[in-house]
Amino acid sequence: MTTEAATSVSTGKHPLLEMRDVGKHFGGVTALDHIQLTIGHGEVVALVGDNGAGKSTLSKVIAGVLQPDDGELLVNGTAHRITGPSHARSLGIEVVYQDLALAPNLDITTNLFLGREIVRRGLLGWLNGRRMRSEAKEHLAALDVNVPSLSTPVERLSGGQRQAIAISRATYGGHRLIVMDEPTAALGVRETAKVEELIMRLAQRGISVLLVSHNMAQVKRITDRVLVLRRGRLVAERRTADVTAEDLVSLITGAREGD
Ligand SMILES: Nc1ncnc2c1ncn2[C@@H]1O[C@H](COP(=O)(O)OP(=O)(O)OP(=O)(O)O)[C@@H](O)[C@H]1O
Repeated sequence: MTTEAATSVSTGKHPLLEMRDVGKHFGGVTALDHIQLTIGHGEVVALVGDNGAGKSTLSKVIAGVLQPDDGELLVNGTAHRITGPSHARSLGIEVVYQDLALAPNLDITTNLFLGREIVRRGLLGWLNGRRMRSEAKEHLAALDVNVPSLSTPVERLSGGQRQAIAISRATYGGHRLIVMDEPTAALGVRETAKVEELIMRLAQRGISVLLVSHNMAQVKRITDRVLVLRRGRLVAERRTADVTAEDLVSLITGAREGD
């Protein structure tokens, strides 16, 4: 098995992620059926489908949470059997879940570095607070994320700011693909707009995003391409510019094909 560092420079020759004939079954249920897809570098790709279509299963296979029963997954042109989330992370793939997985009572810096704290050289176990704060500041500034003081506990931030911290955390360390599961589901209109702007900035920096969304207006606003899942099958793939929100709803429900 080949492993590449998350920070490895891609030649851009291959898509960032490719799935070939991926299948996943739960007992008698086929959750994913011969899925073929690619995600390019810096591309924002929407994954849409009705409840139970297979979106979460597909996201979990990419994130290493579930292992596919059939098919192949390639990262930068190399086939990998992703054995778990930390393996996915080492390949540059990170997930932002709806429930954010932040520690509410801890401050912004601590949350950004949770589980990958910078330790002072020579002092085993002593955290380098100053360096973490300066790196946190730099990272948030690079992504244009505005927060009050870095020492603010995350629970005192708005939902949108918290989501921005969760996304910034996911991109820290050179991750190249961020899978986002309904990242704005719990947010108001203005906060949603901010998170959408952040997603577009990630793409401008060459980071790819797979966005699971039920919000077709959002899909239209910020994605480059749309993948439509229906009952575990990838039934359509469109450039976002070529479809209306209504077209997408028809593709999701199968209204156009009469099934
Ligand atoms: N752990 C599991 N055990 C058994 N069946 C499962 C499991 N996870 C998913 N499934 C089934 O696989 C299919 C796809 O489910 P999945 O959760 O991926 O759909 P989804 O598109 O994410 O739906 P939603 O929008 O409701 O979250 C469904 O039929 C579901 O019942």
